[in-house]
Amino acid sequence: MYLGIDCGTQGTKALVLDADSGQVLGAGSASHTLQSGANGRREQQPQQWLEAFEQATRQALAAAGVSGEQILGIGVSGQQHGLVLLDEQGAVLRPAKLWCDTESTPENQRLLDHLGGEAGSLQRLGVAIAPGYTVSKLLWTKEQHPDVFARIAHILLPHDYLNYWLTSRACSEYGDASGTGYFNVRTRSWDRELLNFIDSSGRLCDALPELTDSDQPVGRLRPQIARQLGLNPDAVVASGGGDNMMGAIGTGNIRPGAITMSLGTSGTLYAYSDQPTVSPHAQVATFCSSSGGWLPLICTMNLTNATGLIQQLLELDIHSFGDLVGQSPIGAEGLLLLPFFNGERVPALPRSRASLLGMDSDNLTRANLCRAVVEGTSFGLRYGLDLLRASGLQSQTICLIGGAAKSPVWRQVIADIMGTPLVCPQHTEAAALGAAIQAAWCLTPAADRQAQLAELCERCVKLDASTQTQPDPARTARYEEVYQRYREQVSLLAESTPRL
Ligand SMILES: Nc1ncnc2c1ncn2[C@@H]1O[C@H](COP(=O)(O)OP(=O)(O)O)[C@@H](O)[C@H]1O
Ligand SMILES: O=C(CO)[C@@H](O)[C@H](O)COP(=O)(O)O
Repeated sequence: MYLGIDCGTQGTKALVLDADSGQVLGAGSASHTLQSGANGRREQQPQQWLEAFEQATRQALAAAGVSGEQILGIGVSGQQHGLVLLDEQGAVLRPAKLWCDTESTPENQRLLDHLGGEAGSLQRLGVAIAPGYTVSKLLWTKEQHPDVFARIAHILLPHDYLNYWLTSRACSEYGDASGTGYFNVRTRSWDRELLNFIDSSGRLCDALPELTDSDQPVGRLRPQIARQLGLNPDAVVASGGGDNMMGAIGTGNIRPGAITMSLGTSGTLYAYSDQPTVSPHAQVATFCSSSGGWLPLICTMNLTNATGLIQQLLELDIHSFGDLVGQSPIGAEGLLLLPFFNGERVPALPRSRASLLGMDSDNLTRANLCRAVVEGTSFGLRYGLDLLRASGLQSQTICLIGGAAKSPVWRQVIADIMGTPLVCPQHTEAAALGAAIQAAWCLTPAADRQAQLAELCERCVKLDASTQTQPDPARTARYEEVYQRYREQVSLLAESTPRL
């Protein structure tokens, strides 16, 4: 039995996998809260992730009817890019700034200028550093919290921190490290010079975690944590990884030809590549995968966080929200919602805010508002799909995961806007599943590592035929007109937003 954990933005998900039969035996979850500021601040207390980890794990074990003693391995997936700072004693120094934080956008721009703009960054790191990446948060901390900066002993990503809590070992694997902005995705090594540019004393380099391969264990559970969580003290903790890298494993996206799309707090879209072929489009992030290759990826910052805002405003539960979306026609009778509530990474509008266009005295209805936010957020993913395809990554179908993949109405909107058939896996919490699969992989005896992972994915990743959704050509054509309107508005916003 293997335990897979995914520490996402809105919550932690846990599941118990029987890797012999490929069955998920039980699952659990616990929510997180977000600390937000109008200046773009998005932070979370790492302590809350630990509490959610424990709660979700206990639920998953109880639902599976499995004793914690039976768990042989644990894999941890986590939201990418977040900055967790620890002191010498391993205590958290301040709340973690998250992937969706745009407060440090000016610092990102300064670092990008230092690298020679997007082209310079692509050439040097293989990725163009973008708002939300970890590196700008370090510069921000240095300038806004010099007292905290002076005490930094460990710089970790969210899933690295959870692994540290579980094992006492500070290390990082290539997939999640790719999103830091101080990691070279071609050579799979830290860019120490960039950290020394932020602080020339070398302290930041000393605080870097050790790099490890994705199929390697981090260590065994600390006895105290094993007791606290009711888990087998001999259980091995796998390297884990970023939630998108674990989602790739959890959808079997470990060889070229597949595209996974995630409808979580963020919207993401990614495809495995066996070469570090860096896209000329700066918004395509050629991160390393956690399965030995690379994972060119697009991320939009506004997805279910944006739909959640409208849902809350109209005081709807998730199902009534979906019903209302279904009652409004394509194009929401002229309402267009640009969902950039906290700026956006793709399209690159980090300083924008959301807007609602085309209101008249007839079309401002609850149903149209619900559809407009679903369409607006989905257009961001269409924008990303076009970029991914322009980078040579093709696929005839999309594997859809994440919380909102459970919604039939959203599935149809996505299939129609993308003009592509889609299907969900049986476990749409694919990042947690991928983490459990990775834990099983890490414990298989050394042999052909890629073949072993492929075998595990074949056994554990199953598609749910009932979710298969075909695009309708007439609807796709109608969406195309609305999408072009979205594109025009995005261009206007890009022109009108002042450079930092
Ligand atoms: N049945 C459902 N229909 C539509 N949306 C759903 C459903 N269940 C969950 N969601 C959406 O999924 C979101 C959480 O997605 P999730 O992938 O767990 O996010 P994260 O990993 O970023 O925390 C919820 O906020 C909700 O908007
Ligand atoms: O920033 C990115 C990817 O670059 C996000 O995809 C985060 O990894 C957060 O993921 P979710 O909480 O939406 O799963």
